[in-house]
Amino acid sequence: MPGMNPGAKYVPYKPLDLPNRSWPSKVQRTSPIWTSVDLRDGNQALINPMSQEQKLEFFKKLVDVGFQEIEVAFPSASDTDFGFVRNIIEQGLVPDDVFIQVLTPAREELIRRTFESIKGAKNVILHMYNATSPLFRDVVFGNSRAKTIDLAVKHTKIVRELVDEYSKPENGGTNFKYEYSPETFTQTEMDFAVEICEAVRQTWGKASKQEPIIFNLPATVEIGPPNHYADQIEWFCTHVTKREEIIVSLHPHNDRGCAVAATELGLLAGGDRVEGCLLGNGERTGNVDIVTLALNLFCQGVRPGPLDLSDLQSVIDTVSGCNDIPVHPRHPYAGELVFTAFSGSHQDAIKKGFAAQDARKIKGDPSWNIPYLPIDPADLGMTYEAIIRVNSQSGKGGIAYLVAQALGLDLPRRMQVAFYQVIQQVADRTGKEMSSDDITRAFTQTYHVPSITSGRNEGRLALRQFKLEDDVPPELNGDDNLSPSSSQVLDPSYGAQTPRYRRFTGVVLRDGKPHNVSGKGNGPLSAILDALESAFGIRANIREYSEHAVSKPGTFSASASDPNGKRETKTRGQAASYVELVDADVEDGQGAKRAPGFWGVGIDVDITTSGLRAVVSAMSNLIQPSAVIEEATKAVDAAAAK
Ligand SMILES: CC(=O)SCCNC(=O)CCNC(=O)[C@H](O)C(C)(C)COP(=O)(O)OP(=O)(O)OC[C@H]1O[C@@H](n2cnc3c(N)ncnc32)[C@H](O)[C@@H]1OP(=O)(O)O
Ligand SMILES: CC(C)C(=O)C(=O)O
Ligand SMILES: [Mg+2]
Repeated sequence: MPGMNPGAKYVPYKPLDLPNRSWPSKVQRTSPIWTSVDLRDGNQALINPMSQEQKLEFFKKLVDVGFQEIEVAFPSASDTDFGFVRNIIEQGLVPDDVFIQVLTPAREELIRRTFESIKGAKNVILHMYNATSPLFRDVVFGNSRAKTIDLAVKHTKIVRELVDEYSKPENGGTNFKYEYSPETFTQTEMDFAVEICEAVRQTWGKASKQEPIIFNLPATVEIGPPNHYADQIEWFCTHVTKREEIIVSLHPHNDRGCAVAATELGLLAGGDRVEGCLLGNGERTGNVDIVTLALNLFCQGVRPGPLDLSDLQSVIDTVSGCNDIPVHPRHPYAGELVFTAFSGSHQDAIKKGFAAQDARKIKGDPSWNIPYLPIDPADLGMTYEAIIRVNSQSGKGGIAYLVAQALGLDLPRRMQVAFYQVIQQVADRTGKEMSSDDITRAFTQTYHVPSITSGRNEGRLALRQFKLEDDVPPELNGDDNLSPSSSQVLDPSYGAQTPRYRRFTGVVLRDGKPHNVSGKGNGPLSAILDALESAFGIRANIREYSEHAVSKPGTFSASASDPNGKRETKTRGQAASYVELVDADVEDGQGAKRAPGFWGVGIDVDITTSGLRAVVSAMSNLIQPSAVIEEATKAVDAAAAK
């Protein structure tokens, strides 16, 4: 390439002079007629064309999806294609409201064979083509313009006669439409394209508003930008006579990667109908992708006619299975990754978008407006699970979203940051993408939460039994037994001004060994902190505390031992408490520098118990910070090995 002059080799497309083109200011608000050519144009482009069984499976899916026009074969090409057409007719597999379409070249023996294939069908589109561009006239056929018209006219006459014959009740009474394609339309002089279509229409003779003739205008090879195709379509539509007796059909290929755009602009320019393939299979770079076109319309609020893509995965499975061609992970709408956000800022925006959407829904506004997601995956039968995936590019928002989805826990903002750091380190160590399950597992391990799905790491400390009793304030009984640390703690779970004290007694396991502990405080949390300090010599302060009702009942398993004799049922409402502890000695010695915090989570049907569990969970991490990442990584690795 370097040094080469492409201008000396490649001839650019010739722009049309269309000074008052109207398509650029139009907006598509209706659905075109959709025609699947998967079983013909798609099939002829496969390394191994489909077997009859595969064609049948594909045909059934096209019917399920709602196509009312299906080009089923090039019947004169092979026994497989011929036999397939016979089979679906004889087995009664073509619904009454579906037209099967069959393609034939303008060659008499092939036309006759094509008619034989459709005998007895209810509705048929007979589709004939011949190439019209100068290159094909000169090189392939050695025909002048006039001879090219003669070819089309002569064979349209044959089609006409055979249509009349096969329409007779004694011959099956088939209901026909005629479609003519000036193949290589986009490389054809526009005046000639109109001229040959006019000649075909005249020969056909029967076109009317009620029974229009179909002129299919293919970009057999995409040789120009989409605006050029639109200009050609508009030129054709405004120069052909009796436009109302014609269905203008678009048949774009994707050589320049612009087939979808070309079709969309071609529709603005006057197209009524689109021929294409599901997911864009077809000759070379493919036919235009009808899934993309239909869903582009759908998410502009336009129903794509009869097409129903609400089970997109089944469409993907059939198409990729029968064609033996995988769908690219980034294929519009259908790719495995197209609803997935890995990057932190995207995840954060999506999470906020869902929260705003929930708020809108409550007010009765169902509109979809989520950052980075132009369509609701649920409308395509997809779940939200894959939307947020976590790798080294991910941020706290996405991770918190996954925890909320999986466990119904709404982590406090600063805890999101702390857990994000855990996940980042685990992701670095394992070197892989963290699935939603991995994150749930890492979460329950790190914060010692007994989840039904991912089990529990009990932590270095575990609460076994406890009793909380009211105690008389010290100024009334002279009890100065409260330790300075716990009396300094503002117990957030208990009103600071409450004129009483709590006494906590219980059994706490440390590394599996039971210890009887007791302590006092101005609330349950400060009382247990006092007890832990007395028993193990660790002074800790609470920096942050919050709680909420768990929004996913049945997510957490019963605690190892219920201190108050209440066994949790799986579906009872549970409360989640979050505590951030700081080592009081470190905090005292830090001066202005902020001491590191250690988070813990407690879940219980009883809010006080969930707070106590959260303290024990945080304390477990505080007493051995180095174990936190190690254990989370081990849990993720162990699950991967299973
Ligand atoms: C753009 C498209 O997708 S068009 C559809 C293309 N699809 C296919 O070709 C798949 C099925 N085709 C086939 O199985 C075969 O090509 C057949 C059965 C149709 C014909 O096979 P053959 O008779 O062996 O001819 P072959 O395939 O070589 O076709 C070339 C001949 O057909 C002529 N021809 C090609 N297209 C057309 C046409 N639309 N109308 C009339 N004649 C045509 C060529 O000029 C050439 O004629 P020549 O032999 O006198 O030079
Ligand atoms: C047969 C015609 C319509 C065709 O497939 C094309 O030109 O691409
Ligand atoms: Mg084609």
